[in-house]
Amino acid sequence: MSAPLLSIRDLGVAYGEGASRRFVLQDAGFDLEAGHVMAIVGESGSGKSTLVRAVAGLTTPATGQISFQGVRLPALGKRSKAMLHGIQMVFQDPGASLNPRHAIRAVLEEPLIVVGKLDSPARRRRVEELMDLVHLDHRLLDLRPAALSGGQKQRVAIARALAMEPRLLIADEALSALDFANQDKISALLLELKSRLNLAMLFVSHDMRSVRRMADQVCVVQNGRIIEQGPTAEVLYHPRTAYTQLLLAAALNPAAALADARLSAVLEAGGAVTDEVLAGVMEIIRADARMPV
Ligand SMILES: Nc1ncnc2c1ncn2[C@@H]1O[C@H](COP(=O)(O)OP(=O)(O)OP(=O)(O)O)[C@@H](O)[C@H]1O
Repeated sequence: MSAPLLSIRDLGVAYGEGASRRFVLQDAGFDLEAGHVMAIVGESGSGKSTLVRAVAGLTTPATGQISFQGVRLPALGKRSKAMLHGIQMVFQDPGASLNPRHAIRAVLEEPLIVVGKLDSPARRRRVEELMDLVHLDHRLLDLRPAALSGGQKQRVAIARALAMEPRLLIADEALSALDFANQDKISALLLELKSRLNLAMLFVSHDMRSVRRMADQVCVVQNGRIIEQGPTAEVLYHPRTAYTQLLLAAALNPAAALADARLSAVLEAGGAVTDEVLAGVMEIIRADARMPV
């Protein structure tokens, strides 16, 4: 069998120096096949972004290894062009990730100039192709990002990432800043691109609805460790851990959202999610279930 597109083993990331050095990700490992979507879910501060930023080379791991297309990835500065181009990222806030002074045409042309393979007319055609891929009207090319809606801006951010012809797209909360209708449209677009371009994705999300829709696999992160992973249906419908059950419950009802907030507060205060904390949180949910409606 051929090697997976992305393979992560024993990955650990630490922040801080000396006595304040702290591992925020430990022993993380999984494989992702070409054309597959892996959702990364977990509480705020659990280490989801740290994990995907390490894959993108934006954070240097303290331990472990990341292999991409069968080759072990070095630190960012030592990555080949093919490695850099092969992994692209889309962030939460499309407004902040697009240069406000540039028209959309320049935003999309910039990565093509960096790659340096195409002359000016070919770049023009490629920019239009990229707009077609994300279903945006060519007339938007002459506008600046501020003139676009949130959904349109996120489409441009996706098109810019696709300019490098990546094999892996990392979407870190890429739907979170969008309204409900746009979340659906952009997740539909990502799914279309996945099958059209055989694109693999790491999809970081708080939203179980889009996870269910988008992901082939789910990986659950708690306190910097992957505590559960498997096919989406298995993890979402037969969660093995109380933590995953809570995450799912939090997505479904407001009392659980309260419990979710309680957990976040514990984590933000530097505490650990012990069985005792979980029991307290489950009590909030049970109490809510006993309330007359
Ligand atoms: N550059 C940094 N320096 C020090 N600590 C950091 C840094 N980046 C993240 N952390 C800490 O690492 C932990 C994991 O953060 P991370 O952003 O990966 O979590 P997350 O699950 O993506 O959270 P969210 O869902 O809120 O984005 C947190 O405790 C965070 O405060």
